[in-house]
Amino acid sequence: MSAASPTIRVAVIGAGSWGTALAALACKQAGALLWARDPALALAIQSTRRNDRYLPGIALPETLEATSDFGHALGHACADPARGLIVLGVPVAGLRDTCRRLADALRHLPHAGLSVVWTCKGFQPETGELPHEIAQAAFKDLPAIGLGVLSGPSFAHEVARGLPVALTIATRAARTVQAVTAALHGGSARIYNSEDIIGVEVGGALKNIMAIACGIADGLELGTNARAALITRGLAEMQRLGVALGGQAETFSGLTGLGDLVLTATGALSRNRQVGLAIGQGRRLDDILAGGMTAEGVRCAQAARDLGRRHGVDLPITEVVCQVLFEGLAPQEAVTGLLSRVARSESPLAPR
Ligand SMILES: NC(=O)C1=CN([C@@H]2O[C@H](COP(=O)(O)OP(=O)(O)OC[C@H]3O[C@@H](n4cnc5c(N)ncnc54)[C@H](O)[C@@H]3O)[C@@H](O)[C@H]2O)C=CC1
Ligand SMILES: O=C(CO)COP(=O)(O)O
Repeated sequence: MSAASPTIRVAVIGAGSWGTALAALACKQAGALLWARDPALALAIQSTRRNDRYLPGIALPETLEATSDFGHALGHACADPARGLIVLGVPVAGLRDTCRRLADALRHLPHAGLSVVWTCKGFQPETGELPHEIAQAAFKDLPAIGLGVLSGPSFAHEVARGLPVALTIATRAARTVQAVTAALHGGSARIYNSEDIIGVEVGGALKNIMAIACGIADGLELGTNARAALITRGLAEMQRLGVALGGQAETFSGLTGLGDLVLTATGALSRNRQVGLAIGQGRRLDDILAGGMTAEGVRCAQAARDLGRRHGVDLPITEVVCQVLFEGLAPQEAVTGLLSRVARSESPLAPR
């Protein structure tokens, strides 16, 4: 597929760290407009080409445009909707409202052939819904719009600095693969595609919980053997739940499974790992999150545990992460509990 298409028109909704980084990536080969809900932030990005609130110290491309006018951002993508791409850079907590607002506005704009992709990683805490269930419900009467999830191992700070990255777009819509590839593939980014939306989303959600577990182990200074064991058995857990929910086992060996798990469980930039590290070092969860840090693994761990129970899937690491985060289990006791479980087959899909 051709790497660059100067006519792709990208609107990124949400000027947090990931939305801003993706807009910076897109504007190298597409027309990209970044929407911030805070007018002061939009103005600052537009005038300084920096987003010091979310990506301090990083110079953004001169061609990046920002606005706080929602209609203006959508109009940018819908001016030629068959070449339009809307990227949602909001967390799971904001996905339903954002999708509904978007769908309401798009009904009144030309949108045939438009693509909308979300980038959040997690489950909806109260319902256990995956992001695609939320998006599909919001766009159910707009079938001319292609929907997909963009995921993979990608720290926003590295992407915004132009460092190499590989991502996966999972969708059933060929035009959405084309739009995302035309907007992002080439230069520093490689875009792969997949049809396994469920597998991609479950990988993105569960790897955050595993990163918290690895952070806890590293905070307790349990060593690199323990970290390797947690990553490997964490991957088995991700695959078990993913397959039970309808995903494909092989997806978990890819970028959005193993790739993102390794990055997040070991990379110093991971906020989920940082939460785990701080817990392992004896800090309280409320204090760690007091600054408003986005750590999706904390927000969705209980929903993941509930889903596992509902589907009869054994999720021992998720279980102890919930107990440590929300039920006062001491991290050291959690480790003892994990180690004292009965011996079992290593196969990820073996029955309990
Ligand atoms: N930062 C990263 O390296 C990456 C993050 N992600 C995912 O992207 C999503 C967003 O994360 P970040 O950009 O890192 O978070 P962030 O905390 O840097 O920014 C969040 C953005 O969403 C907006 N927002 C928050 N709650 C909202 C709501 N209820 N309604 C509308 N907008 C809302 C905020 O104003 C802000 O612009 C998360 O699900 C995260 O897992 C995915 C890949 C990489
Ligand atoms: O999803 C991410 C990397 O792919 C970002 O991880 P954190 O949310 O833990 O920072």
